[in-house]
Formats: sequence, C-alpha cells, structure tokens
Amino acid sequence: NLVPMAEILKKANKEGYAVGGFNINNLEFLQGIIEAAEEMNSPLILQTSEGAIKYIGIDYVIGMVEAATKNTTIPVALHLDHGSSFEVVMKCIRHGYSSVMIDGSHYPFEENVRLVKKVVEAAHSVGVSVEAELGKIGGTEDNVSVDEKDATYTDPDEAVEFVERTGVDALAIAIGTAHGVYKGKPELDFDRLTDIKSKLDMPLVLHGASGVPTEDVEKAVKLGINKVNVNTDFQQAFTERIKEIFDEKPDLYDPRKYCGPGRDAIKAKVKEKIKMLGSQNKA
Ligand SMILES: O=C(COP(=O)(O)O)N(O)CCCCOP(=O)(O)O
Ligand code: NA
Ligand SMILES: [Zn+2]
Repeated sequence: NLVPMAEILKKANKEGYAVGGFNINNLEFLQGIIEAAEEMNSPLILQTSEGAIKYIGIDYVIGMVEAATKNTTIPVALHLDHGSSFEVVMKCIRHGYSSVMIDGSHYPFEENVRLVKKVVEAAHSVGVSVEAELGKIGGTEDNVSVDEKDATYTDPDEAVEFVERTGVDALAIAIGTAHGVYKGKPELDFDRLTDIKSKLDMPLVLHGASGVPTEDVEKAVKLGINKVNVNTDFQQAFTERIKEIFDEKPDLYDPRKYCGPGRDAIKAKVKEKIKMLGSQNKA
C-alpha cells in the first residue's frame, strides 16, 4: 500500500504546502520517520539514495518499508533518490518502488531530456512517478558568483521546455541549496523560484534542505516548493544523541541502549520538519 509520489505532490501543490522527502539509512531512520509522520497525520515520501540501497540491501528496504506501512493510514511513497541510470531505476521499479528520481542534471540538456524521457515512458507505463533535476545542486556549499549562478542555477525557460519534452511529475531545481553541511549561509534565489513557478505550475523539489534556515524553507514553500529533501539534519540528530549517550555511559555495548535514543532524536527532528513544511494533518 504505497502510493505514487505524483498523487501526494499534486495535492500539496494545489493546497500550497510541502511534503518531506526523508532519506532512510537504516532501521532506526525508517522507524523514527514513519512514527513522526503518523503522529503528525502527514503524508510522507520515504527515499533511499543508491548508497543507502547498497548499505541496506534492496530486499531489506522493501521488506522494512512493507512492515512500516502495513497498517498505516497516511499516504506513503517509496522513492529512489538521485537515480543515476535507467538500469538502477528499473531495478527499483521491479522491486516495488512507487517513485523514482533520474538525475541527469550533470549531463548536457539534450542528454538529460533523452534519459528522463525514457525513464518517464517506462515508469508511467506501470504507474510509477518520476522526479528529475535541471540545474546543479551544489555538493558542498561555497559562495556561487553571479555568472556561475546562471551557469548552474535552473533556467526558467529551459525548465518549461524540459518538462514539456519529458513529462516528469516533479522537477528538482537549483536555486542556491547544496547537499550536506553548509560552509557559509545559503542564499536562496527566491526571484528565480517565483519565476519558475509562474511558468510551471507543477510540483517543484528543493534538495539540500539541511542547514537552510527554517524561515527560508518556509518562504520557498510559500513560493511553490512542494517536496523538500532532508538527510543530513537527521544523520546529525542521530549521531549527536548517540555521542551524548556515550559521554554519559562510555561502557555501554547494547546497541538498543544508544540506537533507541538515536531513533527518538530523529523522530523529534522529523516532527520539526513536518511543522516547517505545513504537511501536518494533510494526510
Ligand atoms: O537533497 C538531499 C538532502 O540534502 P541534505 O542532506 O542537505 O538535507 N538528498 O537528495 C539526500 C541525498 C542523500 C545522499 O546520500 P548518500 O550519502 O547515501 O549518497
Ligand atoms: Na544541506
Ligand atoms: Zn538531493
């Protein structure tokens, strides 16, 4: 009982809120995230990077997510984050993912269009949603100069052509965010977001949300972002809690004694993010 991401995001776009694309890295991330979303009555997009699939094992991902969603009343999608090839996308679809990202943002425009079009045809033929990316989301934050912005940030007119030619359900745009921990304060290009949304009234995705001030994420949601990806903030919440536990009790060796509190820390952080995105009671 997974749902296609497109359904979740269509409602979010219509009603002006965003839904978390929360990455799972192990059992505790999955449990913390799904419990928080259920208690907040929020729709949820669970996502795994290719690295997480390698670490967990795709059969375990599917098995754990099936267990997590067996009795749930909230709409949940299982999404491949940053899919790097048609082959990986098809593997996830075959295993039961309800949504996939094919990330061709580092290819030339025409190559990105060709690859994404191929994925959309295959995925849509079996009811699976597709996210793609145009523009370059930074890997590590460093101050982007103006001309670099035009070289790396999403061009609104290109975005219109891209969506028309590919038929994607959601578009990840580059407006100043970066994956991971920021060095400086990220400056989001809200004018560019406004311009893109005015030309493309469709679900838009913000990557790299960890480390972006809450008020900036809230503003981006108001301006038309409908999916917000978060990973690092949850990884840091988990890790910091475990460090605290070991500071207090260095001789602990039962993993439940430190992974359990780590799970609780993730859950608390997820609730904060759901409040920030406005998806509480939108299930
Ligand atoms: O946009 C985001 C989240 O960005 P954030 O971590 O800044 O919140 N994402 O798409 C998550 C990226 C996860 C990468 O995971 P691996 O290390 O397993 O490859
Ligand atoms: Na980030
Ligand atoms: Zn990302």
